[in-house]
Amino acid sequence: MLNAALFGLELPETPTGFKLENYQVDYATGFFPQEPPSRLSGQFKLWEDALDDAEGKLSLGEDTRACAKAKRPYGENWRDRIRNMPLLDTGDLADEPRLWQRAHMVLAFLINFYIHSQPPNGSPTPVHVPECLAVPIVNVSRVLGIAPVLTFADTVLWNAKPADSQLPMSANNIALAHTLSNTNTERNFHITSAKAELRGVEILRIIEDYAQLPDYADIHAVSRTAKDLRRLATVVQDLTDILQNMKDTVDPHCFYWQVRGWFRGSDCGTSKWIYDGVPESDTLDLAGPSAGQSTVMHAIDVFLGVDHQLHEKRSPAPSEENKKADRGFMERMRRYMPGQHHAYLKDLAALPVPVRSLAKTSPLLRESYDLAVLALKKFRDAHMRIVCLYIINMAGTTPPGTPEEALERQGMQSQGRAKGTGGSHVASLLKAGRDATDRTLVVRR
Ligand code: HEM
Repeated sequence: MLNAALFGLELPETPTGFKLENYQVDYATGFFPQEPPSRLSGQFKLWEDALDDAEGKLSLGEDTRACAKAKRPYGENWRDRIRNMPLLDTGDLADEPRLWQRAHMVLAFLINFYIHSQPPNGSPTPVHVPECLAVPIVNVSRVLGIAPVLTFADTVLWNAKPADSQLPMSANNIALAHTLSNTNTERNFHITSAKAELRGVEILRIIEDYAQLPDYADIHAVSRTAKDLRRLATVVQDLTDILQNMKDTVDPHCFYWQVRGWFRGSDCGTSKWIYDGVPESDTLDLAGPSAGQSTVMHAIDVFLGVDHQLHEKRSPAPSEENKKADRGFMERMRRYMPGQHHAYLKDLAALPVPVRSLAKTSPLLRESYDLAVLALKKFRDAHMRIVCLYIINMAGTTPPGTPEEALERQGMQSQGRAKGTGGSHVASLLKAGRDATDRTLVVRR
């Protein structure tokens, strides 16, 4: 028997409460609901109808191709219809989490359709989200504990469903209910995230098993943890493969010019968003969706003890660029997760014996722990290459359409839509995350 003294650690009691089911997390589907949220009915069908009338029929406002411009009059009518919709009382939604999730998703899609189908007018004046969308999404978001804007939960967790409804959702059986751009590139982009999310469920189970260990320092527990850390490394390697394989189905040029514009939040364009009818709407969290909001990805970081905020003294010391990067990004992204999932991360961070502390003192764990950290660092290296391919490189390409159409679009791009569309901000953020992961290793090579 090993005991705490061998580790040089004071080991507190193991918690009993850290179970996935306490956080609305399913053992098979993870952060996906067991069943996809069902369509809203009654008076809320109005929102569903508006969504049906938007998909595939509206064009991205900044798209200057003739085929996109031909859709603009329809877009004007659609937005006019939205402005004239009644303000519905979300208190009338039945007390059923799936309906609230569906309401959030439908409203968030409507908001992005409403904002981004408007041709940019080149002025930095704020854009207004009508009260009939703004007020209900804020109310629904308060119940769900999530930001009142399109999030990873809307585009992936509540949007994915089994392609064959007779079979459970799996890597080979995923379809999407909704897209903004109506392109296969967008579908496959979200399906890639959904596949990673599903593969990540095994990691959630590994973490739960660790949290449930009756005695972290017992020899059997240590050898089990070592084995599980190796398993975790393999799953993270699979996530990297899923990420890299997206090159086969997600077209970079289409992604950059036809898809990404639909996702922008209030932090990216030239104009801030105002939520009409919502007091102090400038204090709301209104960034665009990102896989940086995936609770699975955060769970890996928290479990392994990656220090994104540079709170701890680790080697090698952070570079000047690391220090200047947005250290609060990952923490902020948690506000874009459903409240229960956010709570899961908070409790995970409070486990009495972080696996990194054990690995530092136990030669039995060190190698397998570092293997898991290295796998995560490789994931972040691969992710940086993906971002280079899909954003940084594409920023220098010619927009789609005839030379005249492309020129018109390029003119718009140069009017200051650059933040979040590539360049140094994103690169230094991702590099800082990769370097923080590297600093998590317990043995410096
Ligand atoms: C075309 C594919 C992708 C692009 C262009 C892309 C782009 C980005 C960008 C620009 C960020 C920086 C912050 C932000 O703006 O949200 C980010 C963050 C992040 N992305 Fe992606 N992403 C892609 C696919 C994925 C996939 C499939 C995953 C997960 C399997 C993923 C996981 C993450 C994570 C975890 C972060 C937070 C930062 C970090 O942990 O390093 N991304 N992504």
